[in-house]
Amino acid sequence: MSSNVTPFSAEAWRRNADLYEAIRTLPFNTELAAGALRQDRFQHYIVQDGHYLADYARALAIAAAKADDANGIIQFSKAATEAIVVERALHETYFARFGIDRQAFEAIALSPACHHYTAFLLATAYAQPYPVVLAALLPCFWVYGEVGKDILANATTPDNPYQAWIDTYGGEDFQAAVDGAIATTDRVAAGETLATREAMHLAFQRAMQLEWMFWDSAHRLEAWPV
Ligand SMILES: Cc1ncc(C[n+]2csc(CCO)c2C)c(N)n1
Repeated sequence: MSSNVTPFSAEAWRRNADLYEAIRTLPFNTELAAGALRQDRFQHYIVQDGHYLADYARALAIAAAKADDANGIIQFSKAATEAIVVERALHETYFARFGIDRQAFEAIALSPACHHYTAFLLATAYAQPYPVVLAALLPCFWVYGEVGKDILANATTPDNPYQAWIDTYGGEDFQAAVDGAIATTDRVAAGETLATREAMHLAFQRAMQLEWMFWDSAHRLEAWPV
């Protein structure tokens, strides 16, 4: 069934090539690569990312529960664990550096963009079928894999204060998780109807737009207007 159909991921990336380019060239990412990103902007990002990772882990656990085979259960429950491990590592490195303890972190509200992204992911995970859940989760892996590789290639500044972040997402371990998420999404999509594949494309695009908004919001130090 899958042999005569373009893989979902190839089609999704093609449809969103301009959006990816807009993400890759965001001031947040170019400044991060140059080691020139203002600390308050990175701090805003990393605190929001701590909140994001906790909810993303929940969405992954729901994907694990909805998986159509045992490999999927293992793949997404492992990824849920990994998201929490990364969240805790952030606390030990960057939060410690910025003097933010767990209580202070918990007291900082989700920004509008972070709230929008996590609410979208959780609503999709709870309410939508497995293929659409996978499509909503995929940009988180894939965009970070691509941006991570791009930043690693351009991060030539010695003593970049954000090197630990760059190494996490630019590394080969992370790329293996990206490849696995793409492979499962493509396998599942190949057995679906055109209508479901279009629902997957909508979810994929929305998540990708929210990735752009997440970085942009950190650069603007976004807060609630009221
Ligand atoms: C806004 C935002 N989007 C994506 C990631 C990357 N990411 C977070 S959890 C996970 C999978 C398991 O570790 C991946 C790839 C991030 N950190 N923050």
